[in-house]
Amino acid sequence: MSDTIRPLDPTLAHTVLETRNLGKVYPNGTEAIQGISLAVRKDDFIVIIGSSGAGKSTLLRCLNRLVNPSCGDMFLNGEEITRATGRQLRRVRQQVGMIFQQFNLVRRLTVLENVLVGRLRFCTTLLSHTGSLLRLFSEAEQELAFSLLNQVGIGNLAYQRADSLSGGQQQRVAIARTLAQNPALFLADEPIASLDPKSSEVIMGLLRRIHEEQGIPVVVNLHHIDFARRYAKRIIGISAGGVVFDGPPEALTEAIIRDVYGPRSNDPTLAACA
Ligand SMILES: Nc1ncnc2c1ncn2[C@@H]1O[C@H](COP(=O)(O)OP(=O)(O)OP(=O)(O)O)[C@@H](O)[C@H]1O
Repeated sequence: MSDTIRPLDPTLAHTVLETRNLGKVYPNGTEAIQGISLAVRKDDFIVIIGSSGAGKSTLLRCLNRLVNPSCGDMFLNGEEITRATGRQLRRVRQQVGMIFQQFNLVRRLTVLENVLVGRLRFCTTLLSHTGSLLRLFSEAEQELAFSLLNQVGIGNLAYQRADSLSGGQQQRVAIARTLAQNPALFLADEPIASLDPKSSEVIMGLLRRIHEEQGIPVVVNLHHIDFARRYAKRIIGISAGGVVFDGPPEALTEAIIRDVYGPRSNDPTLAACA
């Protein structure tokens, strides 16, 4: 970090995560994001929109360091994490929880065990363990996992195998598993892209409720402008790897949508799914 770059004071600005001039160039030369400077505050529920290939996933994956940025700086609660490795990197991934389009559950485990994995998800010996996982966790941890499942409305499915659940139910398990990490920031990469409209409403409503009730900032990548408008407190529009809009849903005009999506903004599917 250069002498001139200082993180915002997180206690004053309520900034949980900050990026300065973040950029990512993949080994094949693709410049996926460039010059992204943004602050995610404690009271943010952000939806990132942009056309396919705009750089949304790359940005989100940089935020929990699943992808290593090529340039720029990142701070989590005031601590520089741009080049974190080892223990510091594991701490970043514990503090910045993430759910995905494909849920990423351990299919052969029960719902309850999947949530408990959230407590130990970076422990490789656990993932090769063959007996009942429940023995590895204290009663208090199992109670916590149950209460998280009740919170997301599927306590009754605790002992079912994860792969016997519907997509919407699996995404709820993924949310409970992420909450079990006790994250400071919750990321969701296209969490409703594989779901029907009704399940999509449930998942977006759940993320928003978790944000409101637990005070966890949330950043969601979405394709659907309609969902972005209805659930976001703040929308960030990405085009060709850069931020072209950052503001409240009310400020997202049709002209700005054209800026974000370019010629594809006339594609009716972009605003569909109501
Ligand atoms: N691992 C990779 N190696 C090389 N190029 C990549 C890699 N991942 C993404 N890209 C490229 O980086 C650019 C941004 O991709 P990214 O997946 O971040 O966009 P996106 O907005 O999330 O797209 P989508 O909505 O289709 O998921 C694209 O040109 C993509 O082809």
